[in-house]
Amino acid sequence: MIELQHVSKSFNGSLVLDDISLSVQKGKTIAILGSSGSGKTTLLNIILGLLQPDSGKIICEGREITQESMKKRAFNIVFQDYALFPNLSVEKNIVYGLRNKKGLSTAQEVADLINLLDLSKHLTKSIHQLSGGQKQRVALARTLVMKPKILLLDEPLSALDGVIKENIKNRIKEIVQQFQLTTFIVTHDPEEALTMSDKILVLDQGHIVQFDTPENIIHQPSSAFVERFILQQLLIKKHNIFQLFGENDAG
Ligand SMILES: Nc1ncnc2c1ncn2[C@@H]1O[C@H](COP(=O)(O)OP(=O)(O)OP(=O)(O)O)[C@@H](O)[C@H]1O
Repeated sequence: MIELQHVSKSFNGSLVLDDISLSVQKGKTIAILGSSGSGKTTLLNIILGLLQPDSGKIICEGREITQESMKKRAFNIVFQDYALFPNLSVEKNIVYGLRNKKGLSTAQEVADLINLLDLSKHLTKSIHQLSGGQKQRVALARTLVMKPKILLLDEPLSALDGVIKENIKNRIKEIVQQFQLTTFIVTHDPEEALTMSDKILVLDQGHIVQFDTPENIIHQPSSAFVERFILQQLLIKKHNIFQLFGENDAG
């Protein structure tokens, strides 16, 4: 279990995260949802250990880790731009983190991951020869070979659309389940949050406005903000699709 207790963070005197407290059970997926500038990436970076909170504590499996370095925490992040090494092949990118940690994942485990993410036929390619979705899968494979205790994903699907997006969504869900990974996914897309997570943390200007299951967020939004931010975006999407087919979406 990972727990945040009263975590706050300011930049240049302005409060970006205000008294964030939450706890997450092992193996659960949490979507961090909010509009641009609401503090999502800052929260992710604090969990990762890339940023220190000004106040508050982070507890992981009963131990306080607030001051612990990013390396010691051994959580792992897939950045929005994937941060792959352009001069290395797909295969070398995937095993890069293992060079100083031999035995962390066996050759068989690496091969299984490559299969699971359907990357076998791309192993010798260089990064610039890949599509967005393929890069995303390489970034995921590279992260997962390190067997992170916690998986952090920053807008993992933002560069993808249509069928590829659904495909990657399903793969992420499959892997998270198979490895029982505690996962935080940053997104500003309500649909992504609702379909990928066990619980959604809705942030507005650094405050938690609701931390609840997708079902409760839909049926019992805690405030007008949640209703506006989530339900209206979904209704607009639905309306646009119905209009496209010349149908009435009333009811
Ligand atoms: N290193 C920094 N120095 C100063 N201000 C920062 C820094 N990082 C973030 N901020 C500010 O903190 C606020 C929250 O930023 P953050 O990146 O966490 O938001 P976000 O919800 O992830 O936004 P987006 O969806 O646009 O990525 C913003 O107002 C941003 O300008």
